[in-house]
Amino acid sequence: MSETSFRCGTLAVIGRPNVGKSTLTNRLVGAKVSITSKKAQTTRHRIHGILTTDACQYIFVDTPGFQTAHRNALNRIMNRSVTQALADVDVVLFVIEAGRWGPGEKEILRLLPSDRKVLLVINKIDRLADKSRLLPFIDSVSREYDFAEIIPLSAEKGHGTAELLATAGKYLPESPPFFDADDITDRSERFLAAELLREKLFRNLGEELPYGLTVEIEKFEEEGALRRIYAAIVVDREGYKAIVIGKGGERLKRISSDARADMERLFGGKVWLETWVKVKGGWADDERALKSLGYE
Ligand SMILES: Nc1nc2c(ncn2[C@@H]2O[C@H](COP(=O)(O)OP(=O)(O)OP(=O)(O)O)[C@@H](O)[C@H]2O)c(=O)[nH]1
Repeated sequence: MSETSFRCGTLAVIGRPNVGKSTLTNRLVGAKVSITSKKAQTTRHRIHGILTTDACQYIFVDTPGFQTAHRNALNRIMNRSVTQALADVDVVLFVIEAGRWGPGEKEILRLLPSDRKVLLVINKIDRLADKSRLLPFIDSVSREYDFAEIIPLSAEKGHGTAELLATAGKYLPESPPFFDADDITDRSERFLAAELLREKLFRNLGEELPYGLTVEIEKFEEEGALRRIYAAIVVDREGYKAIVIGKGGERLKRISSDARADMERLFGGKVWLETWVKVKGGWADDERALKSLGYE
């Protein structure tokens, strides 16, 4: 085959919670497909963000944050899905923060399949007060594992991300594209609507709702360019219901209207969004309930 053959393949984005995996995926794909938040642990699903250039189609798998601190059913499922995601991708992008290499990173090294190319992405280089520390840091992490490449960048500022794409593309197999060039994600709008609403909830509720909250889209109807979305916000304690709703319903109203604005931008049309709060006890500890909510 000639050097100009098209390449297409999958890339898993892994790393400790909060290192910037979602920010990076969004930056690379150029659209908001994966939610971000200052709170750790907001990504619970595998999400494929897809980028198609003249030479390559990159299919990104944004895995959940690797969790070691809380060992409930939800985290067992999340760690399992990290391992599953790694088993069937072409390239692993292991994201760390500039200047930080700790036990969490070492633990992730143990998950890495030995037959996969692993590119180490050093994110948040904009945060390094002393830039001269970068080279010694690269040198020290390069001794931790046989990384195919080490790429320093800032996902938030967009510095170095073009270089990452060019480098990662070289490791994808020669193949025609799997998806239409216009696809930004293979997730349904229904799923994306739930993600956008969940992001607003996380942002507005702060520390009050650690894991006991999720979103179920009960109905998703399309009438021409209008989408009617009926979303239940599921909490695991009665007490949380009032917190989500807020005084006089103000908080839920603000959350819903922010989520609706994002949905309209992403879907490119009017959205009518109805939200309400439902109590389902102990769901984070019940694998069966999790499966019924779409986590596998
Ligand atoms: N300064 C700086 N902040 C960044 C950069 N990339 C991400 N962040 C911030 O880091 C925080 C976490 O980013 P996320 O993208 O949500 O991290 P994540 O790894 O997907 O987190 P989980 O979903 O919890 O696994 C957010 O506040 C981002 O704005 C960067 O390049 N520079």
